Parts: sequence; C-alpha cells; structure tokens
Amino acid sequence: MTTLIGQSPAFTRLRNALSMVAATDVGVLLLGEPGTGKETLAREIHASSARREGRFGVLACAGAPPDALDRCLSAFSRDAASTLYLDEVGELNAGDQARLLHFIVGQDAAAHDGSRSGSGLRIVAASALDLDRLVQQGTFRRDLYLRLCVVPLEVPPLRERALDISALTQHFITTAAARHRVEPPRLKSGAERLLRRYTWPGNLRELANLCERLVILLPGTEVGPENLPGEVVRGAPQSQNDMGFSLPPHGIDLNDLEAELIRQALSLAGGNKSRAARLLGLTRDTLLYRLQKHLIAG
Ligand SMILES: Nc1ncnc2c1ncn2[C@@H]1O[C@H](COP(=O)(O)OP(=O)(O)OP(=O)(O)O)[C@@H](O)[C@H]1O
Repeated sequence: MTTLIGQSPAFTRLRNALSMVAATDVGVLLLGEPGTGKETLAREIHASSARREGRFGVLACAGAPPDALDRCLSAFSRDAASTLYLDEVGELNAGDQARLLHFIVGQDAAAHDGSRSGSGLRIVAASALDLDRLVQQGTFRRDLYLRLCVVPLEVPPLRERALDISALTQHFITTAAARHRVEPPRLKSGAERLLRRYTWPGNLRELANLCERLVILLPGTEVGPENLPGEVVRGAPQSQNDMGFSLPPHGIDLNDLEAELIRQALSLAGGNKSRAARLLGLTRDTLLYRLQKHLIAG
C-alpha cells in the first residue's frame, strides 16, 4: 500500500475529508487532473473503511471491453464488502451508464427494504473530465451523476501542492531505489529548487517517473540541475511561453508595442542602430525602415 505523502494545506484538507467519507458508505466522486493520485486516494478510502478486509477492484472505463462493467459488478457484488473504483467514469457509454444506474438503484432499494444481507458494493468513481459539463452537454446521465457524486472531492494538481514536492521526491526516490536495489541518488539544492518551481503538468505521475529515471541512470550520485530534463530547468511556467510574455486578456495594440520595443532596443544599445537591430532580430535596413514608419528619431 502507498504511504500517503502530503502536508500542504490543500492536501491536508483533502485527507480530512477523505477520512470522514471513509467512515460512511456514500458515493464518492474524485475529480482531478491525470496523475494527481485519484486511484491512490480511492485505495485509501477502502483501506480506512469498514470494508478493508474486502476486495478493491479497478475498472478503467475508457476503452473497457463491452461486457467489462457487467462482469465487474456481478463479480464484486457477490463479495461481502468490497469497493469498485471506476476510473474515468465519464467515458462510460450510454448502455453502461444505464446498467450502472440500475445496479446502484437496486442496491440502495435492497438496503432500504432490508432484503440485502451484506454491506453491498461501494462505488468510488473518478474523472479528469468535467462531469458537470458532460451532464449539461447530454453525454452523461444526470440521475447517475447525482448517485455517484454524493460527496465530490477535488484532488489538487501538484502545482498547488508545492510544499509537498520535496517530501514526494524523497519518497519516490527512496521507493524506486529499494525496488531497483540500488543506492538512491542525492539531490543538490539547485536541483531541488528547480523541482519545486516546475509546474508538473503530469502531476505526481510525472514526478514519480522522473525520480525513477534518476534512480536508474544516476544511482548513488549527486543530481544537479544539469541532470534534469529541459522543461524542468526552464521552469515551463503554465501561463507563459518561452518568451516570458503573455498577451493580456484585454489585448494589445501591436503597432504601439512594436514602436515601444524599438525605442527600448535603441535605448539598451545606446543609440547604436546595428546593435539595436540585433537585439530585435532584424537587419539594420529593416530597423531603419521601421524607424521611419513609426516616426522615431534614430
Ligand atoms: N499522496 C501520495 N503519496 C505518495 N504517492 C502518491 C500519492 N498520491 C499518488 N501517489 C503516487 O503517484 C502516482 C500517480 O497516482 P495515481 O495513479 O493514484 O493517480 P491518478 O490520478 O489515479 O492517475 P490517472 O488519472 O492517470 O489514472 C502513483 O505512482 C502513486 O503511487
């Protein structure tokens, strides 16, 4: 079982909510980007619940064979108390959505009228897609959504858990080194800083993969910034491109911006037109043409 790492405020809030829902049997919907730890959290709900002795099953709904849901539901509902994790539940086709709804409604009715003996099957669903939007678009049944989503839990992306990055990195390095039976590499402070600054679009999975790569390629050595992938070194900030400039939401006047950049280049180059042209990636002739166009005195 995975040791749950995380002390950041966002993760602590989630962990508290998790222990509250684990004590109940309500439907839980985990919402979060790929790789944020949804399956790990679903396993934690199961392991901290009264069902911990029962089975934990996983169905990846995206691309599942036509009868996979049916087979899972009947196999797991035979057990006394198990949990079924439905990953990417928004990918279920219309037929499977109807079957799942029918199963949940039947189970709830049996619990109410006392005709069910055991504790039934608990469904924990997860989605990286915005299920609410799928409901509005008519591709996901509202009645099923309401049954699955008694408690929705938002799983934060790693970029909102910067305080957890060092502990997670250590954890992934230590466990990968033990798995591969090698000495763990040690991170220099510059490398650690870059890992904390990066925005991790692939979330914990991307960090875990990088740690495993470092363990395999650099066992027992010191890891510096030069050993990290380019995107981590560059920082790849989400809202900015490689130029460090983003178009403001209200837009700009391109003509005015060009004139302003030319003035700044001339100022930086101390009035030297050839140097100013190089700063702007232009030939000297093109710069002269643009100086005339913007009526800028050279
Ligand atoms: N809190 C945590 N502490 C330590 N490791 C974690 C934690 N959460 C997730 N992990 C690890 O991070 C990796 C990704 O987690 P997981 O598979 O649960 O994410 P996911 O959101 O279900 O991914 P996907 O959406 O791609 O199915 C796994 O290696 C898992 O063991």
